[in-house]
Amino acid sequence: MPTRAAKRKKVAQSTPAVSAEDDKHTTFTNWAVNHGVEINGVKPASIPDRGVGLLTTKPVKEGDRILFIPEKAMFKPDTALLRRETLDRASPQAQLAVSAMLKFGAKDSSLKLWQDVWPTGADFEDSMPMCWPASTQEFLPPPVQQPLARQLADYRNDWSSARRVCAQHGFIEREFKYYWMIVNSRSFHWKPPRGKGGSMVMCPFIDYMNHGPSGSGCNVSQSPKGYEVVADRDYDTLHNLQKVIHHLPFYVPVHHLRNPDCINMRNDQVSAGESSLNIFQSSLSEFAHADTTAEPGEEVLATYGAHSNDKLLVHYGFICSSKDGTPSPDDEIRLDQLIIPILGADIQNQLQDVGYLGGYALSPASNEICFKTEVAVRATLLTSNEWEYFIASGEDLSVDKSAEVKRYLETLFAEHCKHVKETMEKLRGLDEYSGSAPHTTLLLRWTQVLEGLETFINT
Ligand SMILES: C[S@@+](CC[C@H](N)C(=O)[O-])C[C@H]1O[C@@H](n2cnc3c(N)ncnc32)[C@H](O)[C@@H]1O
Repeated sequence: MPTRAAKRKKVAQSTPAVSAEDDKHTTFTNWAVNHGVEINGVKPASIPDRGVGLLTTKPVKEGDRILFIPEKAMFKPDTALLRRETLDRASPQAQLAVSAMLKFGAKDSSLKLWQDVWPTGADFEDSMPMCWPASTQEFLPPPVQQPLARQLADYRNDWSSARRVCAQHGFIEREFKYYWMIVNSRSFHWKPPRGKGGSMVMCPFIDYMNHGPSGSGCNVSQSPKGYEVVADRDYDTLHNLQKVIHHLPFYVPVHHLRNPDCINMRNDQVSAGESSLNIFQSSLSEFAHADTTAEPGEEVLATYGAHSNDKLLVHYGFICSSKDGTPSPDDEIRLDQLIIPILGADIQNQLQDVGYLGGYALSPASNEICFKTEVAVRATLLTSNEWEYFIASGEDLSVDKSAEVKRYLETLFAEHCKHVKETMEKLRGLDEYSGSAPHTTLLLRWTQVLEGLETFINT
């Protein structure tokens, strides 16, 4: 019987099977390069729970240009067609969606190989709350309901602008909606260097990049000739892993890194240094999930904006979560629905007058409430003089009221935690509950809300 090592060698020597999935990404990559896209040290790969993303294929240094997309490779709204179809006054999103639908959706479209690497309609049905049935949408936390209603209103407007041209060209609403969501999640703003106004465009290859919270993304910017992505830091997985290994109470030779068995073996032996081991294992599992034909790589991310998870969920259909549960620095738990109803009409008017009615939030990363919340709660606790002094200076007039404000909110949050737990129980008890993607996302978001509130109460 061949030894394990021999088996491994044999596997390594055989030609790696190229899946249809790899194939379409290779075809699209070649197309992009032929259209002037410059790709330096990254390639598309499946990333668990994120669809496809970009992984490094070699060490990349901070400041290296990873991608460059020339203007000529971008997909732009078809202005002639839009004028002809009297759609030139429709929203920029509707204009780009109609242009994309007619071009990408044409029977023998030359852009089919780009569309082949996009998510499918079924992916959107799972991830985008705007596609969920009303009975599932009901379980969205209240702060998500408002932006969702706005998004649905925008979509309905765009559909009413586009329906005539869709019918003329033989497209149905489901198809328009697909391209509308593609544009929603994969477009950029392009301002021609000497031209008139800008427009929404799609940029091949950059649209592979997944989102990371503030401070974790590459620098994506417009240059006169196109869009470029520049590395925000050094990406050198082996080097980074070696740094971690040096902090471990044992040593794993680097040539064993790709062999998950060696980690299991070491895991049994090691009782100390657990957190280093966890970091090491999660890095290793990233290797294991990455395209096995690629060199081990790190994912390069872009920051779509300093968005809370509520906003990311409505707009992009995902929420940020880390393996160890550390909250995203951009996330916030909106408190309007808890605080506004308990303020009397007078206090609401006073807050309105000074511009502090609504927009209340708790940051789960810093475990702090925002200044607006400080002001709103003090409006119920202080005299007018004390309150106005606090608004002007950010400090309490005589005695520090921070502890009182905290106690006030703790009572409010404790009550709300009961409601959150009931909602989560209901969600788990639904007949159709099956651990489906929407249910999993909802439970994750409610869990984040609960943990944020409980941390505030308990610290
Ligand atoms: C510009 S595309 C990025 C490429 C995409 N992952 C794909 O498979 O084609 C944006 C979409 O990627 C997914 N995405 C981006 N960042 C993510 C993240 N941090 N976690 C989970 N999904 C993410 C969301 O579905 C989002 O709408």
